[in-house]
Amino acid sequence: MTSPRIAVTVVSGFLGAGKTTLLNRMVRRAEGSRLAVIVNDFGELNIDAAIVSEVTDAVYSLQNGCICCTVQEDLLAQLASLAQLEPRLERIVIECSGVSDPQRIVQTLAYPQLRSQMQLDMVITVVDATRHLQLDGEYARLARAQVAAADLLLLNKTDLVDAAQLQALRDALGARTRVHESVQAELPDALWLDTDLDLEPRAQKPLTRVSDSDHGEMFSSWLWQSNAALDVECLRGWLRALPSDVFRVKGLVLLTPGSTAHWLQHVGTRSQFLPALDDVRADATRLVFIARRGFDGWEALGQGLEDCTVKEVAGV
Ligand SMILES: Nc1nc2c(ncn2[C@@H]2O[C@H](COP(=O)(O)OP(=O)(O)OP(=O)(O)O)[C@@H](O)[C@H]2O)c(=O)[nH]1
Repeated sequence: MTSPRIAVTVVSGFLGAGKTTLLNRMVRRAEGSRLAVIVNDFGELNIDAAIVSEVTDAVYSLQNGCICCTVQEDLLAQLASLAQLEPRLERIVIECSGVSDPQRIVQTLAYPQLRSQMQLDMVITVVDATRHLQLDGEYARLARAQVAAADLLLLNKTDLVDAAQLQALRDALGARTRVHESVQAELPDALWLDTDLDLEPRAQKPLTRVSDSDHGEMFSSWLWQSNAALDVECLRGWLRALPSDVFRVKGLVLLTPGSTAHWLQHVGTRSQFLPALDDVRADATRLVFIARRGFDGWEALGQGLEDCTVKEVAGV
């Protein structure tokens, strides 16, 4: 008897839309089932893998590139090896980096060596209700490509917009696809675990041309590291003054007093600090930045961060 094919769910969406928040929920909901997740961060560190590994061990990371461009071969190899695991996996969830076009991942799943082993269940695109309509140029085109590839759109962060803004977003997105509104990427199980959903055939979904180059080239990324702890109020002020060309900041930061480790998440004008679990390796601050192509303000940003560092006496 042949084994059933592994269901694959692809989670897509622009930088900071709420993909990792959704992934964490999925992992918790699927507890007890054979589920593995693949996460792809565009920057030099795979922050998402570290965050998701706080809730599951079955995390595989593809790093330092866009999953649909430079690391596509790695994705193929990773999927082929997951297909061999015994007992057989029931589901794989792939979280694309915020710079990826999920349609290219869908194409990867159609490769002959994978087709007999796994089957695309659905592409879920998470849309940041606060920022989707503010994107411009090639960034707006990329966000539209992510929407166009979706079987289900999750309109997330609805707690941060009013009814008129939400309606404007719905009008702009059109009504072609199933849409669900969410706060903190709350998604009913029936919408992603029920594999008998009547989905639009994939072949009818257009491939959108976003850019002639690889998506990674639309963005520049930068890593800042320090062994010193940072003063949180100084850091908050620095974040408030970030140029709008910086789309995303995330990573682990040591804060005074006591050099306690926190996850910093910054999207647009909003920042969040969450204490990291004790077993997260936290011997230094490591922050990844993603900005528009050609952004050249890194030196000034680095100086601002240096100015927030505090040399703490060990053990204090
Ligand atoms: N207010 C609010 N914040 C949210 C919501 N969903 C997610 N966030 C916050 O938005 C930030 C980014 O969320 P992530 O889940 O990391 O976003 P992401 O799409 O994985 O980000 P990248 O992988 O960097 O592209 C975090 O600080 C989340 O806590 C929401 O519905 N409302």
